[in-house]
Amino acid sequence: MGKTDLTLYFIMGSMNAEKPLSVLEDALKGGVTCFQFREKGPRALVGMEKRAFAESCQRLCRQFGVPFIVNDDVDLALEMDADGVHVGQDDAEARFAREKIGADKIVGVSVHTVEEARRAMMDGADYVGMGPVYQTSSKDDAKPVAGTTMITVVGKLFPDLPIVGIGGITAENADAVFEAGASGLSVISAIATAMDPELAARRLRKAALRSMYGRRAVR
Ligand SMILES: Cc1ncc(COP(=O)(O)OP(=O)(O)O)c(N)n1
Ligand SMILES: Cc1nc(C(=O)O)sc1CCOP(=O)(O)O
Ligand SMILES: [Mg+2]
Repeated sequence: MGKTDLTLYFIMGSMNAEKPLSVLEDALKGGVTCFQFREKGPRALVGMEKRAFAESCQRLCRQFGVPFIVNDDVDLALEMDADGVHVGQDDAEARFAREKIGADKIVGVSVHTVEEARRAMMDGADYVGMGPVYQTSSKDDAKPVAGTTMITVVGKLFPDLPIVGIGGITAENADAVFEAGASGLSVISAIATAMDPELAARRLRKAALRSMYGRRAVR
């Protein structure tokens, strides 16, 4: 395994739930293995409020020993001594993020093509996020649905580069993502908008582990 367990990678900002901190705590209890702080969009917190909310999320993650990764903002990740940063193709260059944040931290990069995956690897990415696998309503500027084909292609070409699938993933459709070669799945709404986020996380984790290790190994 790499620097972090990507099996169930939860992403959330304050706009994704009515009581986001309670959702995060429940998600952590339910077994998410990694968390990304993604505070963006029209209703996103800014300034001191954003920072205070980020610190509360980080505190919870620390209590559960789960890595706290900051989306987009390399400086915020540095200031907060976050465990890592996730950058997309329109954000800071991965090479720059790696240089700035240091070798011990986690750098994740969104990729959609073989060339982007190759570049991410050369730039020192610890994992790549690939999507949207299915239709998503959590990202306004999401690309067209990609399915799992490119995950398979990138996984075969770069077997040492962990991939997380993202976009519209649920416990019901997670299997295909692992079958394609992903090491983990990344979700917002499947946990953040669930009636019972802890149960939702538990089910997703179970679905993920069953895909990875087989039905008999995980009951
Ligand atoms: C794990 C993971 N994969 C992909 C993304 C998307 O990143 P990006 O394309 O930069 O889009 P935004 O999330 O910044 O809107 C991600 N955040 N996490
Ligand atoms: C943040 C993000 N990035 C995507 C990509 O395709 O790169 S899809 C997405 C949103 C994922 O949310 P949900 O699990 O609710 O579909
Ligand atoms: Mg981004």
